[in-house]
Amino acid sequence: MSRKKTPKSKGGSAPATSALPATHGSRPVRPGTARPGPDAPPNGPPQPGRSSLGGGGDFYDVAFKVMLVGDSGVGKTCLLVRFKDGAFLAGTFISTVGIDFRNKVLDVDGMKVKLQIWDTAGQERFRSVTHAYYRDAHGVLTGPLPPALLLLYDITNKASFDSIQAWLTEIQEYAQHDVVLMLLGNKEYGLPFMETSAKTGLNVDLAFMAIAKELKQRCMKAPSEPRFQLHDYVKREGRGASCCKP
Ligand SMILES: Nc1nc2c(ncn2[C@@H]2O[C@H](COP(=O)(O)OP(=O)(O)OP(=O)(O)O)[C@@H](O)[C@H]2O)c(=O)[nH]1
Ligand SMILES: [Mg+2]
Repeated sequence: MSRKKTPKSKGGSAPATSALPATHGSRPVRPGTARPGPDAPPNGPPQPGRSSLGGGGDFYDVAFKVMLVGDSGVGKTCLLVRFKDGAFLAGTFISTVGIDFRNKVLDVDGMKVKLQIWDTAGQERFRSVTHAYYRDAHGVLTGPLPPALLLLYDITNKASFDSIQAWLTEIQEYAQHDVVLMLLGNKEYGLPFMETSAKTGLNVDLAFMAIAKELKQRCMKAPSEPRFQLHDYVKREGRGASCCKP
């Protein structure tokens, strides 16, 4: 996906739609599309066990929809590009307009699972577009299940974290009650990072062990000894941990 400002679906050959809200405001916007076009899953539930030919030549057994939601700027588009293309969209922030999608086929326990991932616009003025997709109001997201939701916030932006409650209220109102939902904290401070739970014990021992190792090595390391790599250790040992270098 390029960061060009020309209207172009990243999901394939879907046309830009005139149903999208007009673009206003000073921030550059990344045009999206409200229709899946020929790359969309076939109408009706897919038939598991039978290979299908999706758009772009991807064979799959079953197709599901996923929606990325969250405040503007939390990194929804970047996360999708990272997942789809393995690249990071650095540079100027180009806000998504309306909604857009990309497909990716995964091998899940020997079955080809196609995810059609819808990248929504976080800006408030596009919220009504997003609402329609929670329950597939346009009938374009056919398949066996309603879209699963990935709700993102930016761990470096408190406001985006504070918005989670409002997003959950909205999801409760517009999505199915049993929707598959996951919360993702995106971005990084360039520090070793892990989530801990005093309740379950998640990563508690690891956090103190990692710090102890780092302190010990700073204090006692012989010049010939290799340096303890705190980032690598946390990444390797942690559950839900990461080492994110800027
Ligand atoms: N450092 C860092 N920057 C990120 C990360 N993810 C996204 N960004 C930056 O954050 C800005 C916003 O990213 P986008 O993915 O366009 O945000 P978005 O959630 O799609 O925003 P909207 O389309 O307006 O809803 C861009 O400048 C990205 O380069 C990340 O994991 N780390
Ligand atoms: Mg975006």
